[in-house]
Amino acid sequence: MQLPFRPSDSNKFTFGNVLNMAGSLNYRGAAYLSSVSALRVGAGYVTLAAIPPVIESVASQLPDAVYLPLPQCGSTMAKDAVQVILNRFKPGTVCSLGCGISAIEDDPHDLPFVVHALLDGLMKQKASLVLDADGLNIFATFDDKPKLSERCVMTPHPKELSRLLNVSVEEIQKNRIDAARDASKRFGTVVLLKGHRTVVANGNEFRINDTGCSALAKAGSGDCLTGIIAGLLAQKVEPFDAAVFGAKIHGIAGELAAKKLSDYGVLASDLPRYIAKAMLQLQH
Ligand SMILES: NC(=O)C1=CN([C@@H]2O[C@H](COP(=O)(O)OP(=O)(O)OC[C@H]3O[C@@H](n4cnc5c(N)ncnc54)[C@H](OP(=O)(O)O)[C@@H]3O)[C@@H](O)[C@H]2O)[C@@H](O)CC1
Ligand SMILES: Nc1ncnc2c1ncn2[C@@H]1O[C@H](COP(=O)(O)OP(=O)(O)O)[C@@H](O)[C@H]1O
Repeated sequence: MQLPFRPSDSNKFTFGNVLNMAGSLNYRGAAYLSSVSALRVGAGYVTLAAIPPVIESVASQLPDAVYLPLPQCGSTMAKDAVQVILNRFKPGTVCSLGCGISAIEDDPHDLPFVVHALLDGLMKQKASLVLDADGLNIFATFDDKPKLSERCVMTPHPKELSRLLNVSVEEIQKNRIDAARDASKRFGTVVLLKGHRTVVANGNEFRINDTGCSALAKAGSGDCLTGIIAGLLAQKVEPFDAAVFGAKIHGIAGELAAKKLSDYGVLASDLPRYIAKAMLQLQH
């Protein structure tokens, strides 16, 4: 697989625009990790759409992103966030939705409304989208699921896929390829089933990733993967290839980080630097 081409006669918009909808009061790191990873894999412009306390935290660590403050309800986005986001969306913008958007238990929140309306609105505009974490968990609860497209990549871990398919984690793990394939057919998207030997499937084909190590088994590492895939989509890599290549880059970053810091000591927040090193390795 080829790295996205970087012409000399380029500017930041040559390498795409990511609109990352992420974070909540309790999960601010997820917003940081997904945004910085999209930049490190080569996206030209990343906007984090999040509630103000998340932006305050992330902006102090990441001056490289652009910020879109969203109306807040309890610990996460309010209904009015939908219009703010859809107003910002332009054709060609790549979206990612779900990293750390969770509401705190018993917190009054509008999140199911927000997720449904965003998916409807973004699909109408033919957006490319990575759907992860609570984006997936909330999508799983809808009786009237918004229709997704082949430009979407869903990135469940086994438990998230069990919620989507309504089968046990054990059943999924027994036959990971069929589970990923079933989900991709059912939802009409690319599906990336996380874990050791990540599986990527679309309706017709599948790939098994052979990079990565136990250093990646640390909270927040999946948020980095979401950012990587969004960043590749922004650079015009096709969705299936972005998922396959994204898993490979994520795995190489984990391996390179483990060589320096050990399988034990790698943090998810170490990965973005090693994503850059993985790109360097793949470039040669
Ligand atoms: N720094 C931050 O801001 C971070 C923010 N994050 C954000 O937090 C949000 C919630 O994420 P989370 O990690 O709290 O819950 P989640 O992964 O759904 O686990 C819930 C239960 O699912 C299961 N389960 C999980 N993995 C499994 C597997 N591979 N295979 C099988 N089962 C598995 C396991 O259930 P058990 O097996 O214990 O019954 C577990 O207890 C999400 O939006 C995310 O983006 C995180 O990325 C962390 C860093
Ligand atoms: N033992 C492992 N070997 C290879 N990759 C792993 C391993 N454990 C976890 N990963 C990868 O790390 C990421 C974890 O994502 P996820 O489960 O969503 O965690 P989080 O929500 O905390 O970010 C996935 O990409 C998964 O494939």
